[in-house]
Amino acid sequence: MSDCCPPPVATDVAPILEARGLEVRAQGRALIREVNFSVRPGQVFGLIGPSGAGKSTLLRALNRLADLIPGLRVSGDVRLHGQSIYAPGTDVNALREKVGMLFQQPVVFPTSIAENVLFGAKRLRRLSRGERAELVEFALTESALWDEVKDRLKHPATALSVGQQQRLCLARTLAVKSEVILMDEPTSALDPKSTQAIEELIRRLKERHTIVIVTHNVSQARRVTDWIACVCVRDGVGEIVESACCDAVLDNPQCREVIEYLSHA
Ligand SMILES: Nc1ncnc2c1ncn2[C@@H]1O[C@H](COP(=O)(O)OP(=O)(O)OP(=O)(O)O)[C@@H](O)[C@H]1O
Repeated sequence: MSDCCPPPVATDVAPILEARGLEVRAQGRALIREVNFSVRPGQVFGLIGPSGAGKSTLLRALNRLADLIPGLRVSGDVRLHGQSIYAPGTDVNALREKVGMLFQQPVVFPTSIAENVLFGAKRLRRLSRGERAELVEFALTESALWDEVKDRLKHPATALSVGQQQRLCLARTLAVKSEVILMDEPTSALDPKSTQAIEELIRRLKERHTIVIVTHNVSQARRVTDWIACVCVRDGVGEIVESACCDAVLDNPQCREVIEYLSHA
């Protein structure tokens, strides 16, 4: 692995999220193997690499969404604040609130804008009417959507544009105070203006949240990530072949596979 520039945050800060010897198998075949990394608080950690290399599979192992996919088996470990998320007795629903996720296509429920924001928060604890209103305003303001929707909070969320829906999904994770937000190509379905809005949010939110983002957009990786891991297929299995600060990987890649990937990206 390249180590030609210092990490963007001090290495004496304890990692918030770590993968250790992580492997995901399907029907006896390894899809990703020997994945090791540490993400420190406030970092934006980018996952890049060719299609089918295993980036989404890796992301889904970081909050146990992979458990919901029939046939996938995860081994090795993922630790949040040093605690294994695969330890027996882990409250998986609480874990998925702490480690939230945005997908390529926004997942919006067929209910109102406000109810979409409150979806996870209401499952965590009882909220008074005042607390609900406060939380909706807080989360929508944080996700830069408040001004656009404050007069129609009871309207169906499905009527929003796709870009607004993606910010609504972000508001939902912010309403449950997710510490880590996993993003799987969050702007691939968005127009340039909505993409810019999400990128601005990533830069702002990283002060209080840790973000792991899969992107195929190298310019986007340069704009928003601090640290990058490149996932490529070796001997038929996805692995992290190079990991370093963003500029080092993008400007001076060391591995043949990364050079090849970036030449076509
Ligand atoms: N449930 C599954 N069962 C079997 N194989 C799977 C399963 N999910 C993913 N795969 C395979 O695992 C490999 C990695 O897929 P994954 O979607 O993680 O790649 P990716 O790097 O995210 O691709 P892309 O950039 O195109 O989204 C692919 O070969 C895919 O077909």
